[in-house]
Amino acid sequence: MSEDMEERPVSPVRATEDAGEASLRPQTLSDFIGQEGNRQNLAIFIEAARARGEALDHVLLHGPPGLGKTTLAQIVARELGVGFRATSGPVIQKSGDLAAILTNLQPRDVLFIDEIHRLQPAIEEVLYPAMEDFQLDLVIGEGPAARSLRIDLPPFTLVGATTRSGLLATPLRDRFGIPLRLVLYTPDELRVIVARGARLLGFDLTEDGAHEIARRSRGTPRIAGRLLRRVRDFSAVEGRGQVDRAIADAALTRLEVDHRGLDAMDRRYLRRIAEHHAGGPVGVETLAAALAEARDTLEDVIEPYLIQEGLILRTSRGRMLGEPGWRHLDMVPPPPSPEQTALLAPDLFAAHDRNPAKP
Ligand SMILES: Nc1ncnc2c1ncn2[C@@H]1O[C@H](COP(=O)(O)OP(=O)(O)OP(=O)(O)O)[C@@H](O)[C@H]1O
Ligand SMILES: [Mg+2]
Repeated sequence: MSEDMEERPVSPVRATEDAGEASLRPQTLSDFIGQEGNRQNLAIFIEAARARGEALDHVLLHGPPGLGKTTLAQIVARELGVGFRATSGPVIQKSGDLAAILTNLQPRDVLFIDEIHRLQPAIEEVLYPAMEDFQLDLVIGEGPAARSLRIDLPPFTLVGATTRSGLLATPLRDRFGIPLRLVLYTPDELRVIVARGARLLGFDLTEDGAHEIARRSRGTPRIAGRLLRRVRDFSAVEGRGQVDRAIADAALTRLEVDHRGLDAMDRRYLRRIAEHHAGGPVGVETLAAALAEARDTLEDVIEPYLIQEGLILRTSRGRMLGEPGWRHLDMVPPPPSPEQTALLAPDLFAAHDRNPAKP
């Protein structure tokens, strides 16, 4: 990912300036705002596991960066009243590394593996029997002298997190009894999160000030927390006491975050489709090359919010600019081509949604 991507105030990816976000992290399920269905399901499963005195079933958290995967993993351990051990896919280099972690767990502990889609295949193999039967199969020595050794593990809960569940091997994905998909937050949920953050940071933010920050946070609590801190700094420098909508707006405008939470990069992306492809469709690879960004960055970081807001549409033939996208650019769309008309026909869309495998 390029450096300026990380410096965007509206990037959902964790940046150095987010060091302070841990202090805003909700500690319990009841403090955790949003993701209502997931939260209710988790509460029930946790309660049941506690009552039986058993380890909770393995949990897979997937969704875009900054939506609370790590936060939820920690909350699960806390609510279960068990230990929390964290590692990540790329960190585990050898099967021995994983064996050392697994054999050190206490019964019912939570083992959190972040970026689980980046585990090496050989390590995944070790994980399968560990998840399924709480057993570790180790091969000791090499060649004809090699022996295999089976070790019993304490029952534990694996919580895996990934931004890309599509990249997980099916056998791995199937071993999670509780798969939870995190979705972008609504402006109302973010407003509550922002207001709570302001209280924790001890600064006076009006209701409409919180609303202004919320609707410019791209559905992402991490961005909301970051914008909140920037607004606080701005108001401190300006010597303002209470922060209202006007002050929040001035601070965010200075950061070049527009009224919808889009920044220069997003607008460049939208304008590219408008000006070079007459609104699309255009393949994501083509866009990535033109904008000098990795395809993954477009798909994980830029597009989720633009798609949710209808600014762009993901069709079988590539990205298209949606009507709100044209409006956001203050541009009038050209008359649609036959291809565009066909792609936008509602019945085709419905068929495509029901059976995404078919073009
Ligand atoms: N539901 C929520 N309520 C309040 N704050 C939240 C919520 N979810 C996340 N946050 C805040 O957003 C920050 C980022 O969340 P978190 O680190 O859990 O995201 P993540 O999904 O693990 O991101 P990544 O994919 O980058 O690892 C947290 O430190 C916390 O301050
Ligand atoms: Mg995380």
